[in-house]
Amino acid sequence: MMDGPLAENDGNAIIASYDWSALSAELDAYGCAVLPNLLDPAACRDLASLYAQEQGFRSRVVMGRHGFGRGEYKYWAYPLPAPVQALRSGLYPRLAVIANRWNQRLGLEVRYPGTHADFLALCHETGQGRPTPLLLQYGPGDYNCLHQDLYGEKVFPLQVAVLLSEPGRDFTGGEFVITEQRPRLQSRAEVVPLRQGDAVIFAVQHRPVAGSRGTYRVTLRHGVSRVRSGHRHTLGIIFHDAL
Ligand SMILES: O=C(O)CCC(=O)C(=O)O
Ligand SMILES: [Fe+2]
Repeated sequence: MMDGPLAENDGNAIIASYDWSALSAELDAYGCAVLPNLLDPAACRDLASLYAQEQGFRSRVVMGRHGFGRGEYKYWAYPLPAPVQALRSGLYPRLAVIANRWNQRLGLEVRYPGTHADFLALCHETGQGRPTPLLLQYGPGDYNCLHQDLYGEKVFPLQVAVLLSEPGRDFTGGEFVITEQRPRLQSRAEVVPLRQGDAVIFAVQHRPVAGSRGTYRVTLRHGVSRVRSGHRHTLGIIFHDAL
């Protein structure tokens, strides 16, 4: 459907060009990390423009109808657009290394396979067969309540969101926000500054934190603050499929 700048191989080269040990350290320390310029402006525009099409999506969600916030999103159908498929399968192996290390630190037995195809096969075996990558669209006054993207018992613990619009030009407000709830302590918020094409990697639900008495687990949620003006589009890449 789209063979633009991010065909499968180019995607892998871009992904390989990041300093993954620095990104891993950042994810360990903060639960989120930014990949600057993952998509170029043309790829961002192409993907955002797909929102207006009927074709290629399996469902549309109007957030206000469910108490999720205000704004809307659409889940892609399989086969995913080429750039989305390339990012999902290309980012997964890097993130699986981190996810496995986190599970080891948390004393969890689950380990994630090295390829996304193998992980999806496990999802599909448990009935989680519907694609979860999504395109979100916000207008003035829209926002996304703090949430976790869980779609069944199979959960891949990291996910990615790519900002497709340019802050200050296409929209104002609409900051990406993460909160971290520590056991018996007050929550910590993190606002992630993103430019068009930047991606944020973040923990879906939990992550390990080193404390004075060993490793403990914090609970994360993410959302988007109110868009003050203009329009904002995001590509969401979730690695587990949905029931
Ligand atoms: O629009 C955003 O930046 C956040 C979207 C989101 O909730 C997600 O990608 O899971
Ligand atoms: Fe989300």
